[in-house]
Amino acid sequence: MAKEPVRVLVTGAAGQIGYALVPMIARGVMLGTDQPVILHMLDIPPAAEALNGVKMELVDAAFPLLKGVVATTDAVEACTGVNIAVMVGGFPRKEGMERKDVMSKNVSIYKAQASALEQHAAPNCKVLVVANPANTNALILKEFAPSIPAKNITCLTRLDHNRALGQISEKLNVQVSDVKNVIIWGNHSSSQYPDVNHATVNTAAGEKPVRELVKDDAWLNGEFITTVQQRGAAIIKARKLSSALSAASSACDHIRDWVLGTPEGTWVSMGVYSDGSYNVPAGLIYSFPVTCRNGEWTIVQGTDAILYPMSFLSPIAFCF
Ligand SMILES: NC(=O)c1ccc[n+]([C@@H]2O[C@H](COP(=O)([O-])OP(=O)(O)OC[C@H]3O[C@@H](n4cnc5c(N)ncnc54)[C@H](O)[C@@H]3O)[C@@H](O)[C@H]2O)c1
Ligand SMILES: O=C(O)C[C@H](O)C(=O)O
Repeated sequence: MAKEPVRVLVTGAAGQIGYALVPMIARGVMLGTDQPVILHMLDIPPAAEALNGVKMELVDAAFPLLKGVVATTDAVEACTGVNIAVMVGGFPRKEGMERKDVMSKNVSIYKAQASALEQHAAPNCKVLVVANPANTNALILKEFAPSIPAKNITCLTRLDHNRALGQISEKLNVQVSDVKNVIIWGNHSSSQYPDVNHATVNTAAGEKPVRELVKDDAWLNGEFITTVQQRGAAIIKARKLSSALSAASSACDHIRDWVLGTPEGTWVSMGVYSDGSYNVPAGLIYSFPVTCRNGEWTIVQGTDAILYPMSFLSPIAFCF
């Protein structure tokens, strides 16, 4: 029997991430190729015409899984009945800015949209905040939507996680799908700590630690870390626009693994509320290694056996 459609909200859907993301969702990249979807797209009135254009293109693409499209500038209409909310709406930083520099503009959006989601989304709606500063916006949403369970509010650090996998795969000249279990600790900002101390590569001789294969601690402790931390800025410098296709693809990865589960023996990085694990103050939205089963994430414990620089775990460092 055909599955019931899942309603997926994308805010900022007329923007560049939205334009990359909605066809991925409509093709089943996010929720599976047997899962029908109804897309809810929200943007602001100045972008209404562009949003309507995106809707027209979705119709023209004749996606078999796409069972309906709501395109609106009304937050209540957009949020009504949604099972998944991908919060992309907001302003990107420009070259030379840090992500915290868009905070004053973007945080107020998350205050305002929290109550629309809280009051109108489906029960147990899963929320992914993408807009920057992502951890802070997610924290604001959590504070202003207290009836949404905190475990349902997350932010995107999967892009950083995927960037780390990509750097290791390039360095070792191996398939990226053979590299796993990197960790992004902290914040989606240049203060994050990309950690390869538990990462492995699947080789003909079995799973081998990344450190053993790379044989270059200076690179792993230096250039690798700064490349991942600064990748967003490097993309902006090159494109004059911030990352979009990789952000959209990583958002699909984040939701897919959360809903459908992580593969056995694999963890991923998600910005989730801290339960005090690893001495991260409880209640903060912080990126940890997690596994997912039955639609719930669980923080992987015991990955702190190898020391990482404590500065990355200081509350000041991961707040912005
Ligand atoms: N967490 C991550 O890994 C990650 C990666 C890439 C980009 N980002 C962030 O995602 C956000 C979007 O990036 P983009 O490149 O798509 O930007 P964009 O400017 O192309 O699109 C943003 C869209 O949001 C809309 N918008 C503004 N205010 C809104 C509101 N109140 N409600 C609904 N929509 C609203 C705009 O009209 C625009 O269409 C930025 O904050 C960017 O920094 C995060
Ligand atoms: O760097 C940015 O401002 C956009 C995004 O957060 C990214 O990491 O690509």
